[in-house]
Amino acid sequence: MISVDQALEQLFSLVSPIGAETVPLTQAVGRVLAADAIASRDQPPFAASAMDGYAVPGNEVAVGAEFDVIGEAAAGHGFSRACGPGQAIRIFTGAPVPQGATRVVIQEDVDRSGDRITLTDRLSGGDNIRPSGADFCAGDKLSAPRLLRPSDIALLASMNIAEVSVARRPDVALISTGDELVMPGENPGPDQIIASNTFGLKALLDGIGARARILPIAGDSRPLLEAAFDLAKDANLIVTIGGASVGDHDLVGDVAEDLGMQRAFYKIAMRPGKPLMAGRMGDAVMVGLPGNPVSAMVCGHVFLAPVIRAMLGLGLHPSSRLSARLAADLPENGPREHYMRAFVQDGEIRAETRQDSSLLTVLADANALLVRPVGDGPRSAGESVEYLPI
Ligand SMILES: Nc1nc2c(c(=O)[nH]1)N[C@H]1C(S)=C(S)[C@@H](COP(=O)(O)OP(=O)(O)OC[C@H]3O[C@@H](n4cnc5c(N)ncnc54)[C@H](O)[C@@H]3O)O[C@H]1N2
Ligand code: MOO
Repeated sequence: MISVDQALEQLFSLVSPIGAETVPLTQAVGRVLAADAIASRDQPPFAASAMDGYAVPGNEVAVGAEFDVIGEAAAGHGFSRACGPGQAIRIFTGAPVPQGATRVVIQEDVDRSGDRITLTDRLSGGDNIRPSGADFCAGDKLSAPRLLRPSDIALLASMNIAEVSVARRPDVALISTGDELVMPGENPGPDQIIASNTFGLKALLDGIGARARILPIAGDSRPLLEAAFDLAKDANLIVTIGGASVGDHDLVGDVAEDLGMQRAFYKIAMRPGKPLMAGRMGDAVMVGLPGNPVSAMVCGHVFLAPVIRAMLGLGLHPSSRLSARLAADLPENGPREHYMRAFVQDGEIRAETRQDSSLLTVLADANALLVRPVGDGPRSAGESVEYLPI
């Protein structure tokens, strides 16, 4: 059995780039920028007023100073002439500051009578002018790769960029295997249960930028599995669920290999998730997940999410971990890296009492996978441990 780290490294070595596409800005949030976005203009493109008030020559500002108001500058409508000595321009936030004016006195600091203003003794400081290019200049860039957040979208729009090049969304084919499974909403027979793993994994992978397809359930027979693999053949990542263990009906590995899958590994020192397999199938990465629902989801967080991020060009990194203090003692760990379902709150983490890998209610209650390294000794309450937020 190989370690979790070795398995992840081997998975990364199977990943190839999946290319880019151009999308309108309105569809770019959550996507990964694939090429640098470069500003073609300065923002603001002119020195702009930061306040509503009066633009004046700054060297004349003093308590009691008087100015003649000779015109107005509003956002979108500048004042075309210059501001001379003893003159003021009525100005509003966002308007270009006229030539000759070097300070905006806010209107609260001014007494106005007709077209004449007097600066009061409330005079506040600052020139209230945003210099041209204060936010960004032509040639400044947002560098790829970058997962685009709402604030990035606002910045790109401000840069006058209407469409961006983003990494294609990895096409993921999700195949549930097993005669016992029916789809949610169907009527299960007496020996049947509902396929849940494909739904949880689709939610997980779509949420980080993939486009996951739930294929029809493949029963436990070669022809049905072959048909499912055929539907999956254009995918970037093919994920099977179940049929990975040693039982007589666990056919996934054999069928995949007969169809050309070059196996990279099978079985890892991990709990849950031991019977994980992976390899290359044509141009796709193939991952065979164990069927137990919690095992499938844990493997989704630990392996599939980093593979998707790698395909998106976000680098080859394990899912990030945080630390918290143990709320209660834990016994020593065995020979497999254990991802315990746990709940973290206010910097303290508590492992759930029941850790069976079939219990989705426990997983739903958890917000963390507490990571126990291989052979980790007993741990006491208060010690720091690592976890994956989920
Ligand atoms: N003799 C041994 N038996 C088992 C071993 C072992 O080492 N020796 N490993 C156990 C471990 S650990 C796991 S995990 C499971 C993995 O088995 P499979 O990957 O072959 O999965 P299945 O047997 O097909 O299913 C296991 C369990 O999960 C349910 N299942 C499967 N697919 C789905 C789905 N899409 N949605 C919801 N539930 C699903 C299935 O009905 C089973 O109850 O093997 C142990 N056995
Ligand atoms: O590895 Mo199994 O995934 O322990 O439940």
